[in-house]
Amino acid sequence: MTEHLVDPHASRDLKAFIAGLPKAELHVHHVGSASPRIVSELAARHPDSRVPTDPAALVDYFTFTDFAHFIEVYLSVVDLIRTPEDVRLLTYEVARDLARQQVRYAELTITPFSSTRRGIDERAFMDAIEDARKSAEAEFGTVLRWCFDIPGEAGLESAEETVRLATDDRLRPEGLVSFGLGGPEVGVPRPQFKPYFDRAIAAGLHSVPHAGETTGPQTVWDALTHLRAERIGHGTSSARDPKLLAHLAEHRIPLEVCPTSNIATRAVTTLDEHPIKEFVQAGVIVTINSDDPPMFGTDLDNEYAVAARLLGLDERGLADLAKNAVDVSFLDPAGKAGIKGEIDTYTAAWLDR
Ligand SMILES: O=C(O)c1cccc(C(=O)CC[C@H]2O[C@@H](n3cnc4c(=O)[nH]cnc43)[C@H](O)[C@@H]2O)c1
Ligand SMILES: [Zn+2]
Repeated sequence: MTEHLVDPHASRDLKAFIAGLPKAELHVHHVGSASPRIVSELAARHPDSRVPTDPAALVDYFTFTDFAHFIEVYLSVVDLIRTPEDVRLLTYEVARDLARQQVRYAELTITPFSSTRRGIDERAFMDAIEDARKSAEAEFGTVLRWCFDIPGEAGLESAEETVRLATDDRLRPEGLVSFGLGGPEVGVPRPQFKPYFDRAIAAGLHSVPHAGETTGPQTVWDALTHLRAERIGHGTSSARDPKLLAHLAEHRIPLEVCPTSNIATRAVTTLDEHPIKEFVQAGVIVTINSDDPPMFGTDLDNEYAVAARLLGLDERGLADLAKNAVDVSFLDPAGKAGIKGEIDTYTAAWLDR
């Protein structure tokens, strides 16, 4: 985890505005959101793990040389999640951290294959995440929904298991709204997953694969044409293809932008080189997300501060970004109207203070 990448350029006022701004987060991973406290607590339970038990030592442990190294570290944290209680604790604590940032709604990406293949019973896994989701909504007021994603590098076996868990009415959790594809993109072509996305979409789930994070624009095209993506995770390389940018803008297909993630995994070299401004200038809808916040030394508030700097946004611009995420989420219309009303009320009061 690189030192908290707090954007030093954001003004104190804007940071204060962001801290109180009601938000929605659409691209944030379950295990990747485990706080240093949770990770160190779980590592202490499993001395055989190579994950440090000292939160301070995690800073170096969460510093990545490249995307493959990030996945290697990510999986070492996955290995710490060994019981349904671990799953419940993690999920509830992630919701607490989201609520602290005024996140009213989040679509949390979960990789059930990675847990069931490590021996967690599938029914117990579903019960654990649903129990945490209902507790978090009751106690924090934060509404969680699930995205189940295929860890693509694990191949078609993982795709079959993931779509079975997502579409079997005896197992499918009430909070499940979307179906994704994560993990390394290099050597994992998207078209092979078409049959599994077809089954998920037929079951009423929304398609939101990662694409264009560590590979070129063709991966984004493939996600659109073969996987019928409604949103694209990252889509960073889209900036290299003007026709793709125009297509995303024309068909109002949002990019789930995770600026600090792209720096931490070396997908983008520096924040000033991040293509988010090109996306906005091309008319593409962007949402701001933290991806794996503790691993990347960031949080959603910091990602909004980064976006404010890169896009030159004031309070109204930040409020519009927050409303973008609500608009393109899979929350029900009444829920969307409620959060957008909160955003407008908060912003008006802030500007009138
Ligand atoms: O669980 C396994 O057995 C397994 C075997 C082979 C490969 C994998 C994975 O690649 C798991 C990747 C895991 O990473 C999640 N994730 C979190 N952040 C990102 C990101 O920015 N880009 C791509 N993937 C990401 C993803 O949801 C997967 O669960 C697992
Ligand atoms: Zn991601």
